[in-house]
Amino acid sequence: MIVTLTPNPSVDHAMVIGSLARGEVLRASESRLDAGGKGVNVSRALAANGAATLAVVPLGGHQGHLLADLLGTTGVTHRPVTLAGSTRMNVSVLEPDGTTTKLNEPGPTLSASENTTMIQTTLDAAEGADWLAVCGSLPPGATPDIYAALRAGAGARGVRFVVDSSGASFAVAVETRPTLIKPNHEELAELVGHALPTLRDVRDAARELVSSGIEIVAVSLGADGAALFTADEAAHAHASVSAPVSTVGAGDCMLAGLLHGLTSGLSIGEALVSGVAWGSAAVALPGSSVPTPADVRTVAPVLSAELPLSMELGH
Ligand SMILES: Nc1ncnc2c1ncn2[C@@H]1O[C@H](COP(=O)(O)OP(=O)(O)O)[C@@H](O)[C@H]1O
Ligand SMILES: O=P(O)(O)OC[C@H]1O[C@](O)(COP(=O)(O)O)[C@@H](O)[C@@H]1O
Repeated sequence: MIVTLTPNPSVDHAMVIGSLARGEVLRASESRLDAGGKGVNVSRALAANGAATLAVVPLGGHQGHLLADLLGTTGVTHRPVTLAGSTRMNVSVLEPDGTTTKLNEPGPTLSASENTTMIQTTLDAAEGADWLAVCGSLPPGATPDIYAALRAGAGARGVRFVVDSSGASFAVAVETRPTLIKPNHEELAELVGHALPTLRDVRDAARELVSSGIEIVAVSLGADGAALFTADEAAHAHASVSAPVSTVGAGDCMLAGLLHGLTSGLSIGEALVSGVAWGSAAVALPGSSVPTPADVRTVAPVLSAELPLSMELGH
């Protein structure tokens, strides 16, 4: 069982337009709503692939009800934490060449007692789980010290702890030494404080984090695939997608596929291939859609025989 906490979930509103132009009236040719937020997406991808998951989601206001309704259609069981404030809506604008522009709201302000309830609800939900994944940004009022409480609670219950976030709160979360972290290329560069132009630089940065006490560092690299590092193993895999539609949620699907692989007893390399297959399959789908097993089967990930260390990233 993989339990997720999304401290700042969202209703994801995706719109397809011809091309983005500042200051213009832009008419969307398509529009869709999905239950969103990073942990919610991890749970949605797991549920779509028949894996056991439970999502803890703070919810409030009309958009909280809407998010609960959207979640209800996905087969994800969720535990709500009721908020006085309103759940946010994040907008993504998709252009025909696959470019995705995201506009993320800050989210509702959590009170001290809502924070405490969120932590306790999560730890109760995580009882007996294989993994607790805490994913996405923190809303105003949720201070990064929630990671230490969640990390300690997960450890006391023998539950492996995963964090995927960004910015200053990710740096604080990393200090709690999660079992696994899943930065993307840019987030890893921010964590170590310098640019990482090649896979060799990514490896060195990831190994720096592994030597600080994080068991597994998985780095998603967009179209360049993903790489995974432990103290004594390293792997890289990628898959090409001929017509990318939306990258929203791709990183979350990649993390879901990886955790599913690890929970199913796959090797590090095979679990990474599973992550890349789920992530790349998501890119070929609209909005924040998550792939089904049939979608995943359309992707052919390649596990590199040797780490292509001189590979230049982001081209
Ligand atoms: N253009 C693309 N072509 C093929 N696969 C992609 C592409 N963009 C993303 N992916 C897949 O999705 C995963 C997550 O994407 P990435 O952009 O790194 O994550 P995040 O959404 O966290 O920024 C990648 O590891 C890769 O497997
Ligand atoms: O919590 P944040 O960082 O604002 O991100 C939330 C947004 O990211 C998503 O989880 C998608 O994440 P990725 O595109 O990074 O995989 C959306 O569903 C959501 O709107």
